[in-house]
Amino acid sequence: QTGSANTNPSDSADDEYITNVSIGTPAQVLPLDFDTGSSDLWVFSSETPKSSASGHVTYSPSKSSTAKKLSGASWSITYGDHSSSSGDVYTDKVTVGGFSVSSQAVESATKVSTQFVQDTVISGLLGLGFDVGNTVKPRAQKTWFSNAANSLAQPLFTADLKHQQTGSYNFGFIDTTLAKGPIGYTPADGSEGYWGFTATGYSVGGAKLNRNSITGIADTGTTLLLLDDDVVNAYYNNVESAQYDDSQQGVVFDCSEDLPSFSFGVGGTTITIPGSLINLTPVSDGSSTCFGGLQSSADIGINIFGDVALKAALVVFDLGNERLGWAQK
Ligand SMILES: CN(C)c1ccc(C(=O)NN)cc1
Repeated sequence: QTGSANTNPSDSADDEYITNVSIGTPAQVLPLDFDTGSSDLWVFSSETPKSSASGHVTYSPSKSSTAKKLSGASWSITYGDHSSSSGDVYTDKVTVGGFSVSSQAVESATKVSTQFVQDTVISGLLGLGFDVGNTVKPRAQKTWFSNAANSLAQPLFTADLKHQQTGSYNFGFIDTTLAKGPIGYTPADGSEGYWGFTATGYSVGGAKLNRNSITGIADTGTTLLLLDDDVVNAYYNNVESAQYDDSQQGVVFDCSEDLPSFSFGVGGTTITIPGSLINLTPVSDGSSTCFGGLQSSADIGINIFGDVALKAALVVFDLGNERLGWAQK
């Protein structure tokens, strides 16, 4: 068996990607942010304070004949950007891309931070990280993918995120026609709950790859490519108008700049992010100053290959073989 779901950028800056998920009986369809950087499936619900839930599609377990309260269970999560949410837990039928898990832990939010309240285009997150990262207590729950894996044709999923176009999350199969180059595989480290891996080197503007390895995570739930300062500086030294903008908390440059590409080596292949994908968006509507898609990871303590990097590739999250596959597209 397999599943295939379309995913769409939330706005003109490709800030996040929205995928519809069916929960309960009859189906309640919620737009969720699929997140390989976390391991909780949580939703805005009938239990979320009305003032916080305003503008969001919500899940009502009381309206689902297949919903069951998971007695005594609670959850609480904080993300890298300091956003957070918490609540209690139900189990219910959850269908993604036509594939159903009959008893999936659906974490109902009784509290959500401002960033989530304001982000009305999504109704929660569907974690695609490793189960060890799940925050439900007293007993951690499995992710939707973990529950599905044994029934899928292959225990893997792929992410095909695109700039300002519809992409896909495929479960149980690899559609190699989505790629232009070969798939390079490298071991994945799931010990922290993330999809950790090591890139063997990098280069700017089509130069030869160096051998400075970069260890980080493949995170569909993070917008940017966040790397060490020495890499960020090596890149923006090639961008004449680049400067750090305190108010924007990042590197900005003239939108008219012709940005160099950024390449990294992984699994014996090279992934090249075209400069156009690194010119993310004007700092404000109509501004001629643009915000960079490559920024520093210094304040986070972990390198994050977020959507800016993922948009250049077809990425295979292979749980069965504990490996990540990257193919140029
Ligand atoms: C506030 N929102 C929508 C967030 C969504 C995802 C994340 C994240 O760090 N995912 N790996 C943080 C915040």
